[in-house]
Amino acid sequence: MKERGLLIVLSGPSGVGKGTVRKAIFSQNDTDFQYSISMTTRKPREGEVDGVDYFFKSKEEFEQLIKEDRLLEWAEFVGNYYGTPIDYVEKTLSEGRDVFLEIEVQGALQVRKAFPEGLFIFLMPPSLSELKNRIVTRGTETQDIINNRMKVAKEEIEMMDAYDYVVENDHVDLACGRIRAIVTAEHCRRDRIALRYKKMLEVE
Ligand SMILES: Nc1nc2c(ncn2[C@@H]2O[C@H](COP(=O)(O)OP(=O)(O)O)[C@@H](O)[C@H]2O)c(=O)[nH]1
Ligand SMILES: Nc1ncnc2c1ncn2[C@@H]1O[C@H](COP(=O)(O)OP(=O)(O)O)[C@@H](O)[C@H]1O
Repeated sequence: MKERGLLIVLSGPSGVGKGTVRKAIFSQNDTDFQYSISMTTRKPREGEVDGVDYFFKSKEEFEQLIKEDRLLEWAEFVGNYYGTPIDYVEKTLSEGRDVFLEIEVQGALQVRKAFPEGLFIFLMPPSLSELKNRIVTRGTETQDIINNRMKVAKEEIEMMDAYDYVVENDHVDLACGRIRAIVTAEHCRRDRIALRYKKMLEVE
């Protein structure tokens, strides 16, 4: 049987730069983990493509997926549903490939329960004022949504304890480098590879 891949979860408060860091990681040619495209009921933003950025669904379609247990996790975030299709994650892990999720904090906590052996990374803003600055300069949200997201962000930062690693997103390139280093280190952990080497010694 093939060794299962590693489930990598990147989470953190809205506006910290999860999407930006994730895109930067996947723009590097030597990235060998697979991005799991999420489903959402949020309307596409300008330039977003269905099946690339998200699978865009109606509320009814999304609720049907929940009913059919087709999501590994899901959350309602600032008025919209977001969720991870379970089939892709299971299939990819069973092929021995690593899967990368970029999701908000409520969803990450659900994944932790289902996959305690996953690798959970919390992306941290340099400061709260810088976080607000990023949400404002992105310019995709109204003032009401910004205030709501800041309130949620403070609660989210308090959930940092549930993660294995905390990465500061001061500069995108530095944050990417830290995440890649963490994944590399995780693959070298003795408890993860002990079984493989035991098998190797039995064969030889
Ligand atoms: N729980 C969960 N959160 C998700 C999923 N996909 C995206 N998100 C998170 O939903 C939040 C809102 O995403 P989005 O509307 O694209 O805005 P932005 O990431 O803040 O620009 C972000 O924190 C995403 O990381 C998912 O499948 N499950
Ligand atoms: N390291 C960084 N330094 C400065 N700005 C950043 C950095 N990372 C992300 N940003 C900016 O912050 C805003 C929010 O980033 P985004 O990736 O949409 O966050 P999230 O996916 O966590 O909600 C964007 O305008 C993005 O360009």
